[in-house]
Amino acid sequence: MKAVHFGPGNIGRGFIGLLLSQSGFEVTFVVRNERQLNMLQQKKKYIVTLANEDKDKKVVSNVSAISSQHRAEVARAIAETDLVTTAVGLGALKHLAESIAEGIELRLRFGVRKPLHIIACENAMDGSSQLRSRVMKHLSPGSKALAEKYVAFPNTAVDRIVPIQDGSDSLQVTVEAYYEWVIDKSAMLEGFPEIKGVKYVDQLAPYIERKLFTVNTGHCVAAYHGYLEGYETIQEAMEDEGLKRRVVSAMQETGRLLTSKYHWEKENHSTYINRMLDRFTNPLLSDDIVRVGRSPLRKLSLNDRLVRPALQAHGLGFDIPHLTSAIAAALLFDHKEDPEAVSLQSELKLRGVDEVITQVMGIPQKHAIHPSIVSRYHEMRRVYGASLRASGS
Ligand SMILES: NC(=O)c1ccc[n+]([C@@H]2O[C@H](COP(=O)([O-])OP(=O)(O)OC[C@H]3O[C@@H](n4cnc5c(N)ncnc54)[C@H](O)[C@@H]3O)[C@@H](O)[C@H]2O)c1
Ligand SMILES: O=P(O)(O)OC[C@@H](O)[C@@H](O)[C@H](O)[C@H](O)CO
Repeated sequence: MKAVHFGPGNIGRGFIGLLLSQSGFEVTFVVRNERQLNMLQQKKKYIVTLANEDKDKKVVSNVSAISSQHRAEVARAIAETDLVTTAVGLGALKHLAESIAEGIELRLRFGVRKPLHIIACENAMDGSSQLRSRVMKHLSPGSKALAEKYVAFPNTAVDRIVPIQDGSDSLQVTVEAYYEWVIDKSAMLEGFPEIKGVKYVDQLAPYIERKLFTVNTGHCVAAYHGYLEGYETIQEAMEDEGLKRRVVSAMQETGRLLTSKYHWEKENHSTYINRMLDRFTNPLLSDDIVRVGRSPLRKLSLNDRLVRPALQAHGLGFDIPHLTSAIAAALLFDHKEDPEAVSLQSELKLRGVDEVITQVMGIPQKHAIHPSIVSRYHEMRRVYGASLRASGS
């Protein structure tokens, strides 16, 4: 069994590559970073360390690597593989589409008619579907018809906290012990080789929403408030009892939405929230606030972890003061090394907060939560104004 994985970054090596290799897949990484490419090509293996008491180590061996610039080689690998996975960041999927389409074209030209599954392991409601629409645009009409039959793009939810790594070995990766990988079985073709440790479900929505609107909502609430308070890591921020309460309250607001929408037992969901909080406070990991808050434009978009649950909860008549506060805090994320934060701050200066809320979040001015966000934003600017780190806005 073969797998081609785009992006041997933290989650690519520390989660997807590891589980695929443990299931007997020969993994070929498609690599953009030259140093990582050379190291993977030389060593053909790397180590994953679990952030548990024993610091258990797993060796991922039998891996190979090709440069993302060598398009012919990438196409050949896709032509011969059973599975393609990605973990490059949602915004980078557009850069992979043409390469993947070339691989599908070549595969079909070689007469390969076995199923190919393409799974975008990004934090989004429908990462694989988004990739599918981009890939399909690059296929010829004949290949498109065949791809409908032989190529599937099941959506997925991937959960494992993998912080930015330090140390001299750029392949070694330390990950939390916890993980959950769920794939939408209803979008899969027959004969898919099973990945050990993956949960296959008929309906992904409850799983992906539970993950995105609990783990990722809570995580970014900690990051955006933590950033304003001057903390460097999520672990540090979560030691601040007042901040932790804001995180828990935001997770309770999304929890009220989820339990009502999916008719879950409230107690089970509270247990889930508490388990997630333990992950954020894991003393064996150190996770940078600016990693968790990265790409605020994506995180503030209509279908992501803040705005989507806020709108849905509001639609059901629930109060969402902590979600609106977190959205306002996200608007103040001005980390100058984050291109989206820089662009967000310049949009705010140029167009003003009303226009940004309308354009970036898709929340029109007449919507009831729009003025709540605006007033929380102005209030927070007054409170944190002097300490805002980069924009001086
Ligand atoms: N780190 C986590 O805790 C975590 C957990 C679950 C999901 N995710 C998701 O996984 C994805 C990756 O996150 P990460 O934390 O591993 O980030 P990362 O920056 O460590 O890894 C991204 C990798 O993608 C590579 N890349 C980018 N564009 C590429 C291209 N065009 N071709 C080939 N490679 C390319 C980068 O070089 C890098 O190696 C994101 O969508 C993230 O939301 C991350
Ligand atoms: O990767 P992002 O930018 O979508 O979100 C940052 C973190 O919340 C995220 O990477 C989590 O660590 C991860 O989703 C846990 O499974």
